[in-house]
Amino acid sequence: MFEYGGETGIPATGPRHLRVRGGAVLSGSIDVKTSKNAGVALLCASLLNRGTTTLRRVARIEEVNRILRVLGSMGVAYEWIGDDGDLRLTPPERLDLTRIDADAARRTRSIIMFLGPLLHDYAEFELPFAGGCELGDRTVEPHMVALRRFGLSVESSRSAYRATVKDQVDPPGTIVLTERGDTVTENAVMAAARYPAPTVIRNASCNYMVQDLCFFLERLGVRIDGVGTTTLTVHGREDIDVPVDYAPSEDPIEAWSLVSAAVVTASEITVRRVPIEFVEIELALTEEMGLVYSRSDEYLAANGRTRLADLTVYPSPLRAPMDKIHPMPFPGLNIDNLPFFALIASCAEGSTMIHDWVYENRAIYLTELNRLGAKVRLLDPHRLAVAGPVDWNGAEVVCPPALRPAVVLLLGMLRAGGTSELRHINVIHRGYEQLAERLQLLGAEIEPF
Ligand SMILES: CC(=O)N[C@H]1[C@@H](OP(=O)(O)OP(=O)(O)OC[C@H]2O[C@@H](n3ccc(=O)[nH]c3=O)[C@H](O)[C@@H]2O)O[C@H](CO)[C@@H](O)[C@@H]1O
Ligand SMILES: C=C(OP(=O)(O)O)C(=O)O
Repeated sequence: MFEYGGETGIPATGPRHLRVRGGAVLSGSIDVKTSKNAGVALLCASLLNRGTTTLRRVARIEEVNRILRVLGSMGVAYEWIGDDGDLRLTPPERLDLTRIDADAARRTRSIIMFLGPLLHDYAEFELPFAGGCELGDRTVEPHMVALRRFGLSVESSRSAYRATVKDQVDPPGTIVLTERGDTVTENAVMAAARYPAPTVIRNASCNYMVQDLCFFLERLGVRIDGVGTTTLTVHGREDIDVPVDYAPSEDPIEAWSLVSAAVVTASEITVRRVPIEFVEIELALTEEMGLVYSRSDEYLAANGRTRLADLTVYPSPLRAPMDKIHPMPFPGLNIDNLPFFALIASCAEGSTMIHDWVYENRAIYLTELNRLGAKVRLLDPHRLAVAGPVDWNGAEVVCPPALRPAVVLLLGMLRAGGTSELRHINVIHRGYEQLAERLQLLGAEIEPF
């Protein structure tokens, strides 16, 4: 059995391991929670605002807790209000950047999104190195290239980024991002949000979390043209002091995880509140593979902007697609949804090629499905050949240190005959709120221990 470091410590919330009795058919309905990735972006964006920020129905997950711990250590007062995940953040007059909780900061890559907001008010500061899942090296260079235009320069030591901000800079004008990344786009948008002249950001990500961030900034009085496209024009405001109330949208990755749960267990379930625009390609592709589903009329998320629908998925015989499956920046098959296709392909007749060009070290974790009887062959670090259908069997598996592959294993166990154990599931708590408990409500036989 693999022994992984990093993410496999004692979880701060929830159980450590899961025992799964596979084979149960699921039924009923389940609501999708709001997204991890918009949640963390909005927590970082709250630093732009001198007023109180209230965020509604924030997912109560470890990634959010880690950023909150960091914000708290810098002097931001926060409180959860009620039982629905509403969160109120009140910044201090001045942040204390010398007291940052380095342990919490090093566990999340999202800490990198403090750079954009902080550069406005702090001429020199240090941030602990950004961590997170072990997916292979992930560059921060595009962030540095973009933020340099706002006067930021960063020296990296072994454990921290040392940031210095120039006093006078020429207006950034037009910035062309060197990668169409989500967090780099968010960092550039947040830097531009308090720059008192328009900034044009090209090759911007138009993914769901970027859109949620833009909608939030609009509530703060920052006009942004081109939301949903790859060119954003941000009309910044030098000072933002607005009591704001915002509800981020639902998580397309959790939505697709739940659709995948229905597919792998050959069950009929209704996944409610699916941000439909952001799983459209996943749906079209799986429909080509034979998936039968129906969808409700569309309605709006609480942010008033994102389109939602309820999806009912029916048990369907699947066949492998003709072409390889690969992700793309939005609009494309979502990079974080790709791992679920190893599971879906294992349920389909024939051989499916999956090409994970994005991460240097993620595809390999999906070969762990073989412990459950799957036939996943790693052709090289980025390509998998998945043969199906599979005679699933129970097994004991340690969660890999990567969120989505860990959830893929859990979902495979729901189908596998006999009893399985999934160990050290804290990596799942990083991105999913009470996933095991919510699957239980659909009839899954999962016992936390
Ligand atoms: C908090 C958050 O929002 N995290 C998401 C964000 O991370 P984040 O924005 O941090 O993603 P990265 O910048 O690490 O990009 C992921 C990988 O894709 C590569 N890359 C990305 C864009 C591009 O145009 N070309 C390219 O090669 C990067 O070099 C990197 O190796 O985006 C990732 C890709 O959608 C998602 O998996 C993460 O869930
Ligand atoms: C890779 C992911 O996220 P992060 O950027 O938080 O590591 C993910 O959500 O699958």
